Amino acid sequence: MHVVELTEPGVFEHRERDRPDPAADEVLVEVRHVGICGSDVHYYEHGRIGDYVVEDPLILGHESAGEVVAVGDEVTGLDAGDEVALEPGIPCGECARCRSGEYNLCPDVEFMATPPDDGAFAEYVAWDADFAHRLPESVSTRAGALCEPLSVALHATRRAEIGLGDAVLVTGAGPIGMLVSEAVRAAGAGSVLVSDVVPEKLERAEAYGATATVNPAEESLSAAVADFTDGEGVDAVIEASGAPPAVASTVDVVRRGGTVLCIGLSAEDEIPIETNEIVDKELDFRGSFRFRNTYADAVSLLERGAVDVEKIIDFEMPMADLTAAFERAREPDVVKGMVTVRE
Ligand SMILES: NC(=O)c1ccc[n+]([C@@H]2O[C@H](COP(=O)([O-])OP(=O)(O)OC[C@H]3O[C@@H](n4cnc5c(N)ncnc54)[C@H](O)[C@@H]3O)[C@@H](O)[C@H]2O)c1
Ligand SMILES: C[C@@H](O)[C@H](N)C(=O)O
Repeated sequence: MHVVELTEPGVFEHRERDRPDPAADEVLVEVRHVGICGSDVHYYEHGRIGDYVVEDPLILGHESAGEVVAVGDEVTGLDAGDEVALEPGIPCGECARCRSGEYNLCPDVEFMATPPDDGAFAEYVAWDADFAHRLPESVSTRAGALCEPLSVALHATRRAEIGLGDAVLVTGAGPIGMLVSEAVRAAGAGSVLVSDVVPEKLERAEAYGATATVNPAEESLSAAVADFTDGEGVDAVIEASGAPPAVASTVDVVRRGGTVLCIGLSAEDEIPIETNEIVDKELDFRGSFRFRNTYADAVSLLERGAVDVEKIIDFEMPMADLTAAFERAREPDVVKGMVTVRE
């Protein structure tokens, strides 16, 4: 089968590998669509993310969906011809976190496109059937691939305990922030203020249903939030930029008794935060890592039209042009690039 390997920073090589045979509990999936994530671009540019270093040729891509073409002997509930979204992390199933149900926190998870585990820029992937989620006819494999970033957004929305009518600030209008805005509205948020420092992203956020937007490089975030909430502060801030000034400002702009939920990962190891504000305002200050038990709900939201993920896609290119696709994905106003492995 045809695959694309990252062999060194900035270099993709198109190669042939043996088509995998599905194990008894696996399905063999002919890949259709793979979204390009910021972490894929980071590996492409730098060959590493923190301690995860690309030492051997690595297949990138972890936002994927395709068609089942074969099933292992023990697989029930999926058949050849079914279209599926692939949940990219396979946890060990044995550790304390897995047994508690918090399988996204499994220290031994094998996550697609995270060295040394290959991803989905390949004609075929053999994948644990429990992590292959069937797509109904009305949900395309293009949208199915985006169940992955949507899952990040759904998990964060749950962790933030967004309630009916809540006023929410989402910092960062990249794909994650855009999908968080969708997810919190689906959860019943009353109003969503989105911040970003790139004007084109704010225009997209507005078109995408943000109640209001603010560019903190041009105006005061605190003043904008005060305006937005009659001086009260937002019920929740969902931080989806990883930008130190945005992270630091979260505790200022949330209301007393509110929630700060951090998704963004920063290039900085340390970001100064006024911790007295966390105490004095009695804040819930939380992180959100990947996702658990979100795919079925992501698929259901897509099927019901409660969220729309395809509108964040800026361009679609074939896997044959993967280098060009990644170069385009690096442009600052691009939100999401989609790669077609097979139509
Ligand atoms: N916790 C998780 O499981 C998880 C999963 C996926 C992504 N992430 C992280 O979440 C963040 C968002 O992911 P993404 O793919 O949307 O990234 P992205 O880089 O595409 O988007 C980040 C956005 O933040 C904006 N930004 C920069 N400075 C800002 C500021 N001061 N205020 C407001 N916005 C600002 C950027 O212009 C950009 O539009 C990244 O840090 C990523 O590493 C975390
Ligand atoms: C969750 C996923 O999208 C993220 N890029 C990660 O590797 O953790």
